[in-house]
Amino acid sequence: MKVTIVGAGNVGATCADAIAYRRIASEIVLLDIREGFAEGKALDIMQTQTTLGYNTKVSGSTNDYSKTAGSDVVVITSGIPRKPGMTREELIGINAGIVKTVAENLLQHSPNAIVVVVSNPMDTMTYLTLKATGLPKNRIIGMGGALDSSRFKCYLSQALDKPANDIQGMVIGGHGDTTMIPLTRLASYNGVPVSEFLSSEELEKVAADTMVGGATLTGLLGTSAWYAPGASVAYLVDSILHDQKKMIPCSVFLEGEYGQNDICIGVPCIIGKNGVEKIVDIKLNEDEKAKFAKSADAVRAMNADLKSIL
Ligand SMILES: NC(=O)C1=CN([C@@H]2O[C@H](COP(=O)(O)OP(=O)(O)OC[C@H]3O[C@@H](n4cnc5c(N)ncnc54)[C@H](O)[C@@H]3O)[C@@H](O)[C@H]2O)C=CC1
Ligand SMILES: O=C([O-])CC(=O)C(=O)O
Repeated sequence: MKVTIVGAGNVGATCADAIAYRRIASEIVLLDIREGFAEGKALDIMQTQTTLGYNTKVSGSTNDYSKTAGSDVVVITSGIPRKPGMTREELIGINAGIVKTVAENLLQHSPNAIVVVVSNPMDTMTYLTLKATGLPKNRIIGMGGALDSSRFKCYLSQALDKPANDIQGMVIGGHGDTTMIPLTRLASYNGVPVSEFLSSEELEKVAADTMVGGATLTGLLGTSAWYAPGASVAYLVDSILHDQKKMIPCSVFLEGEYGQNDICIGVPCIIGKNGVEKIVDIKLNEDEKAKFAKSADAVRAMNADLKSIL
C-alpha cells in the first residue's frame, strides 16, 4: 500500500515517520518543492529502519509527481503554517493556490487515491480540493477533528488526573480557534460522563483550552505544532488503508447532514477503505446545534474567499 505526502516540512515528515515505524503502509513518497528537502527527510527516516525494526520503503522527490503514481492515499500538507498571533484563516491567500495545484498534480498520477487535506485553513482547503478536482465526496477528507479530539482528551486527562487512553471524547465543527466544538456533554472516563468528576467551570476551561490548542502551541514554538498533527494523520490513514471503520471526526462535504449543505466541516465519520463510508448523525442538544450552525456560518464565510480561484 502506497501513501504520498506532499510537503516534507514539520507535519508531512512527522506523519511519514509515524506511518513508517507503525508499518501502516509498505511504501511512502514524500514530495516537496524545496530542492533535495524531501529526499533528505526520506533518507533520514529510512536510517531509523534497523533501530526501530520496520521495512517500509520511504523515498523523497523534488516536485516530480511521476514518483507518486499509483498511491492509495495522498496527504496534502504543503503550504505555510501560521506564526504566533495569526489565525489559520490568514493563511488562505498563499495556501489556496498551493493546495489546488498540488491536488490536481497528485490526481493526474493517482486517479483512484483518497485525498487527506491538512493544510490550513483546513475546512476551506478541503472544500477547495473537492470543488477543484470534482472527486466524489467520500474520497476527500479534511484532517482536523482527530487532532482536536486528541487535544481535548489530553486536557481532560490532565483535569481528571487519569490516563488519556481511558478518556473518550470528540470535537466537531470547524478547525478554527473559535469554530471548534468540544462535545463536553458526551465525553466520558471509561464510559462514565466526565461531568460526574469535573465541575462545569472545569469543563468550560478544558473546552476553551482545546479550542485554542493550536494557537497555544504556536505561541510556544514560534510555528504551529507537528507531533500530534502528524500522528493524527497517521491514525486517519491507518483507518483508511486497513479498513478499520473507526469513527473519527473529519471535515467532509455535507448534503443535508447536521442541517448544512455545500460545506466541508468536522462531523463524526466512519473511515474505511472507501474513505468516508458514513457520516454519523449524532443527536446534538439545542446549545450544540446553535454552536454548529454558527461554526458553519464562519466556515462558509471563509469559503466565499475562494471565488477568485474556483
Ligand atoms: N489540519 C491540521 O490539523 C493541521 C494543519 N497544519 C497546516 O499544515 C501546513 C503545513 O504545516 P508545517 O508542516 O508545519 O509547515 P512547514 O513549513 O514545516 O512545511 C510545509 C512544506 O510545504 C512545502 N511546500 C510549499 N509549497 C509547496 C508546493 N507547491 N509543493 C510541494 N511542497 C510545497 C514547503 O517547502 C515546506 O517544506 C500548514 O498550512 C499548517 O497550518 C498544521 C498542523 C495541523
Ligand atoms: O494551529 C495551527 O495553525 C496548526 C493547526 O491547525 C493545529 O495545530 O491545530
